[in-house]
Amino acid sequence: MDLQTFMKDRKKLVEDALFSYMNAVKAPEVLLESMNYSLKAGGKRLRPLLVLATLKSFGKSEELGMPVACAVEMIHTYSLVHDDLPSMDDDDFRRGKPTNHKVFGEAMAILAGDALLTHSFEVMEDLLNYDVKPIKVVTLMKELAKAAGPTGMVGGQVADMEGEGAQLSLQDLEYIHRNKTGKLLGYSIVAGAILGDATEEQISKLEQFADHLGLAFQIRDDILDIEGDAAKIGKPVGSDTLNEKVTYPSLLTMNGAKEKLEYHIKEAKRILEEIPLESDLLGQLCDLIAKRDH
Ligand SMILES: CC(C)=CCC/C(C)=C/COP(=O)(O)OP(=O)(O)O
Ligand SMILES: C=C(C)CCOP(=O)(O)OP(=O)(O)O
Repeated sequence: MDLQTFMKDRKKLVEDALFSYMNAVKAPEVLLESMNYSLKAGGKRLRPLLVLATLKSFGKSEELGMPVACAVEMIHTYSLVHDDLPSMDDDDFRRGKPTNHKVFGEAMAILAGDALLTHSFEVMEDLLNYDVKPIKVVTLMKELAKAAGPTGMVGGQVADMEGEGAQLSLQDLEYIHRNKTGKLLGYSIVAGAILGDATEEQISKLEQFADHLGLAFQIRDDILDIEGDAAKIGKPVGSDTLNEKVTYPSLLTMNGAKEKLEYHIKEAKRILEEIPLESDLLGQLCDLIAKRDH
């Protein structure tokens, strides 16, 4: 199947599902407005698409992946709302729009982020309505908590903050990116595989695949922060330099960063070839990530 068609169709399905989960929430109006503002601001919906593409690669109905796809996008959106706060990156634009705290104020942005995070676990419970066994639902929830929490994204964000202005090694930088960005991307793939009844061996290979994909995604992000077009990426370029962040180009030079990106994409595709899959969507996603302009 062609990736462009897949992404266009599924993006709409994911957004419909996301908004239908949100429409069912009874909460103070301003909180819902703030949560919806960031959820509806757009974004590539890459993590949900990874869940669905992996399920399809195992020949399973993608509908089954919708609760996980939406939960992951809610957690990703919360992380961006908090990442933009004055106490963190202090950014004014995200997804081409003023950041959440610029519109709703800092306190509401913090609470909207908290609400998106906690609500995501309630959304996961919907898996039971797709006849997923309770033990599998618990495993998927536990893995999500691990990927998003102190041993994953939050831990990576702390290492990122502590590394600002410091002299980091490539190993330090990889730790940050594996956790801050890689773990949630990896979870999206592994969750799709778990729902697709993948074997332990296939899951372990997909974890290695996701590791390379996550690092490649972040290297491209660092490159776009220098070479990207602000209108396309929906946020100003040069913020890493402004925040004195160590990046792949700053450590390895721009050419070195591009070589590293190529290496991780090549490795990801090599590992993918070792798993018999029913579609080439994940392989096509590698190419898309390597060349993305937003
Ligand atoms: C617990 C929290 C708040 C986690 C934030 C995770 C995350 C991936 C932030 C964006 O990273 P970035 O700052 O490298 O990207 P961008 O340039 O898009 O802000
Ligand atoms: C992890 C990073 C680098 C933050 C942005 O993630 P995305 O590039 O997936 O952001 P959206 O498309 O969801 O806005």
